[in-house]
Amino acid sequence: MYKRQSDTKMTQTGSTEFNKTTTAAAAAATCCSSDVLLNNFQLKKKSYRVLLHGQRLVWERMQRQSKEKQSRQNEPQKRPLPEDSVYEQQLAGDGTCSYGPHSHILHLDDIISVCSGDTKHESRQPPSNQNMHHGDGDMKPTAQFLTVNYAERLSKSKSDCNRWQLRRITFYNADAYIVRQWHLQLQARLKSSPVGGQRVQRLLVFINPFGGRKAGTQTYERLVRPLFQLAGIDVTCITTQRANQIRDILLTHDLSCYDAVCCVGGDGTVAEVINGLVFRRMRELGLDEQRPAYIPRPSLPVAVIPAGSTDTIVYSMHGTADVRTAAIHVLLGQRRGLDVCSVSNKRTLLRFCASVLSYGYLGDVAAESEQYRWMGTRRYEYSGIKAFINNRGYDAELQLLEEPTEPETPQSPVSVHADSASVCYANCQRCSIASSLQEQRPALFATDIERREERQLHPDQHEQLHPQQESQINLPVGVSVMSNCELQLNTSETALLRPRPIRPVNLPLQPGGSYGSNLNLPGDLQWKIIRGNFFMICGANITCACARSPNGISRYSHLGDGCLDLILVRKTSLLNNVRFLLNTAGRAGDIRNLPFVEVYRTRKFIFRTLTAVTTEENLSIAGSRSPIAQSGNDTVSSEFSSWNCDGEVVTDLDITMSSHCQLIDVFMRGPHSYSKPQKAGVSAPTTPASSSDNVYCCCKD
Ligand SMILES: Nc1ncnc2c1ncn2[C@@H]1O[C@H](COP(=O)(O)OP(=O)(O)OP(=O)(O)O)[C@@H](O)[C@H]1O
Repeated sequence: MYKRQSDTKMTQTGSTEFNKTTTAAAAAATCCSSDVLLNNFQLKKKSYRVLLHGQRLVWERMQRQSKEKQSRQNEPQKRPLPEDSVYEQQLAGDGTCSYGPHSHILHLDDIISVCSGDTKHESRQPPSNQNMHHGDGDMKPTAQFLTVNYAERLSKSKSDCNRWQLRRITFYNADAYIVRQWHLQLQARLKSSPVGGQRVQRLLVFINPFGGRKAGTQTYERLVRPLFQLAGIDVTCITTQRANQIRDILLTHDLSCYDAVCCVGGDGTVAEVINGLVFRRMRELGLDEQRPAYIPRPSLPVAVIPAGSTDTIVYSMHGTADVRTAAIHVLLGQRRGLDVCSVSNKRTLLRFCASVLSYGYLGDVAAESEQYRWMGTRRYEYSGIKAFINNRGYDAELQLLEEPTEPETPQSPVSVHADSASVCYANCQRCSIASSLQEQRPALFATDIERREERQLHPDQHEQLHPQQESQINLPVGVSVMSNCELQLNTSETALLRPRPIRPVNLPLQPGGSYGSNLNLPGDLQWKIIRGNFFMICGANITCACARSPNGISRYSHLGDGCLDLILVRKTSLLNNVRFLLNTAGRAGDIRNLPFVEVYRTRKFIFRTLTAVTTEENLSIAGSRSPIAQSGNDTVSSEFSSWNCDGEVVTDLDITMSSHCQLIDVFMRGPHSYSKPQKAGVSAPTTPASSSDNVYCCCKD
């Protein structure tokens, strides 16, 4: 029990404390019904007034009376706020709260942990090392120091605005009861906040000691483990002994005691985790792994710590491959759904792809570079040059259903649609709409169209559907959702869920080498058939950005909108190939401006080699039947390339790639766009793009 509450002000929103500036009703509407805690603390031997208000921790320097007068005379605009109203909220016209002009504001979503101690040093120890006697029960508290560990995003420049760093601030108060009260309040609010409830407590970590510069273990021990300790996460760590071991463990072991699975490695390691979790879920549900009726969502979220050669998945998620940033996002606990693509041949599902599936140039690089792994990251440069010079173009046919783009309307702002050119940032509106629809729609909804297509293609192989499923499938998508869930979909939403027509079984093929043909179908949707000779073909699930290509090969791909970008690079001249590579490497270039590059947004595409088109029997030259294909290039003929799937080699030549909207939850907020730091004297939150400052759409050009 608390013996004293001296100097502490616990008020209800709308009480006299705040009625000076706001009406009770307005305050309740704006600030929820949360308690307010207000005390004086010392920070680096200076007096500060500290306020815990809803989901915000605010502190501001207290100024002495004499200085106050002085500054009032000299700089009237820097007038200190009067006693007791320093942090009084001022209700802005738009309903948001603002604080004093020199306040430091920290959102609880950005707090990693709170610790108290008898000394400053003790209060900075991870929770497990702390002596608990000063915080619990009825014992007399002794701790006078309170340390708040939090994350802050650095916004240095356009190219460096996504790194996060760990910061801490230690408050001192001579009254240990006040310190205890603050400690308990902060912990309670952290736990009760929506993001706080998602924070990881028990984590299964896989370390790939083989990827990248073979520094996975050191990276984890030096940079990641101390952060996990600070957040009090209980970690079980497994260092892999061989390729595909992660997948095997995830498929067979009991995972009920973990909140999340974390991998320390490159894209191949992330892909192993995703494949392991999705195939595990399919087994749990008794689905046919070769031809599943639908693709289920795994229950465990995935954390990714980069320790590979390119780390495009992590870079696309956070806008940087900084290890600490990735670890901090795990601690903060905020999750977003990440699209995952299934890759199958005509007979079976092969594997899942999280970043890019690429044929031609990048496929050759993947196949070639495996032999030179001893070179480290240099192997990509060496194999890249070799594959570039040897590339004579590959004949192929692609079939796809292009996602429609809409004209701008009041209901569908340009940022959602007309916009094959919107960038996916934190709080992305396009992905949010896809996410909310994903949550509301029936489980079978995600795959009904695919099943319909499959049944057209293979009527004999397809099993009978339940009548209820049939009715869902036969209805147009928007109508089905409205009638089942009583949703009112606006134009933006219906466009994301637009029904797609069935792929015709016997497509009338155009003479070889044509640049593309459309099959007329009802409505504004058309199956497109494209044939040609290609330098490279890419199905990009995400931007595929990395340190060498900061915008990625597919700059406008979204992390969770259920679509993929099909990039076709025609074989032209060597010079044009160089132009293409330079465009992908720089920040300024846009490959879509190149006349020999075509980009299509779709949910699915089908690839065949032209040889396979003429010889249907020869559809799979070297099929990979196992869920995760073995590395190694079995394709002997230079007429064909291989597929590069998340850095691993797949050798099948009849490939279908389908996107599954937000199939996996990952710890991320998404990259941020650069905004110039505000001028001195203007109050700005320490973490401007905190999850809860969800006040703007980041879908910008
Ligand atoms: N102990 C191990 N020994 C050998 N191979 C391993 C081991 N653990 C994992 N692997 C395999 O190593 C391969 C490469 O790993 P990873 O993709 O993480 O690194 P990378 O290729 O250097 O990085 P990136 O894919 O980002 O370029 C993966 O296919 C993975 O299955």
